[in-house]
Amino acid sequence: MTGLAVACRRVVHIYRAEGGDVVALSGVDLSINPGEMLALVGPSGSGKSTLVALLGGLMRPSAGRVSVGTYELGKLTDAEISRLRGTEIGVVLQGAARNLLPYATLQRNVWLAQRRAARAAGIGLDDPERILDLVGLRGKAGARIGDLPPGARQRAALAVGIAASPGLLLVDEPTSQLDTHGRDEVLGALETVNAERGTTVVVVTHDAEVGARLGRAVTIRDGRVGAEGRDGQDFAVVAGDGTIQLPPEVLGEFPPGTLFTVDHVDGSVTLVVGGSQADS
Ligand SMILES: Nc1ncnc2c1ncn2[C@@H]1O[C@H](COP(=O)(O)OP(=O)(O)OP(=O)(O)O)[C@@H](O)[C@H]1O
Repeated sequence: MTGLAVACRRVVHIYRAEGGDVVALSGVDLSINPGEMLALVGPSGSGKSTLVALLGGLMRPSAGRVSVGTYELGKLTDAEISRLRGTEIGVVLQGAARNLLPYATLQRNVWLAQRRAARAAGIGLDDPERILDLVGLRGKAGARIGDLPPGARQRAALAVGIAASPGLLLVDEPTSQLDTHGRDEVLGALETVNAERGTTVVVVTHDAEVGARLGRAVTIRDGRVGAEGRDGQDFAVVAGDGTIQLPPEVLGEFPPGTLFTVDHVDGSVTLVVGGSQADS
């Protein structure tokens, strides 16, 4: 399967908790092209994992629209979402162990994920050896998961995530427990999957370097898209409600109430700081 596009429009997610409601996402607008690689970065509690859970159909948004390929996830039944996950959407949860059977071999882990997908969708599946090859685990089919070192275990979790050749691969914090070498191997595996299959890849990470390496890093801040970095350049982002999210490093230069004039010059639009703050 080739890569799937992703679109979020004004996505809100509220957790109903005992101590009161928690607004985890408060209006996320985000478009991802088929075959793109993207990192979701941002401070702890900003809403990254919640967003990925919505993209994977693990939860439904409280409001707004989430689409993957031609599917609007909010309109699907639980059974349809469950079929989609594990076939067209691969989800790799935070912590490799949560995705794997520790006493089984790597090959059996991949085979089980494939069997689930084949039952759900009746699709033809890749040779497991080919999948292990993609994540740099060629020749390790017979190894027990518990015997693999941490970096290889994380790549084993990726192998399970891509077992059914999904068009969208969602990976939560794949490098957080790894040293630099392990991190490079995991990122290399993701890049190979993306290059060879065209899979759209979304990675949640605390590590800004991971964001830089993937080329596109979307910052989630207070439950919204905060700003975006592409190929080393920072961009401000216009949200669906017309607010502009500035990169954090320049945010301090524009206190709330800062006025901009909007100038139209030679067919382009320029925002010019008005030089004074709004009177309060
Ligand atoms: N099941 C839950 N019930 C109630 N509140 C939750 C639940 N899960 C997350 N939250 C809250 O939602 C907000 C966003 O959490 P989320 O885990 O999506 O953030 P995150 O950016 O992924 O954080 P981290 O990087 O620490 O994993 C936080 O305030 C968190 O405490």
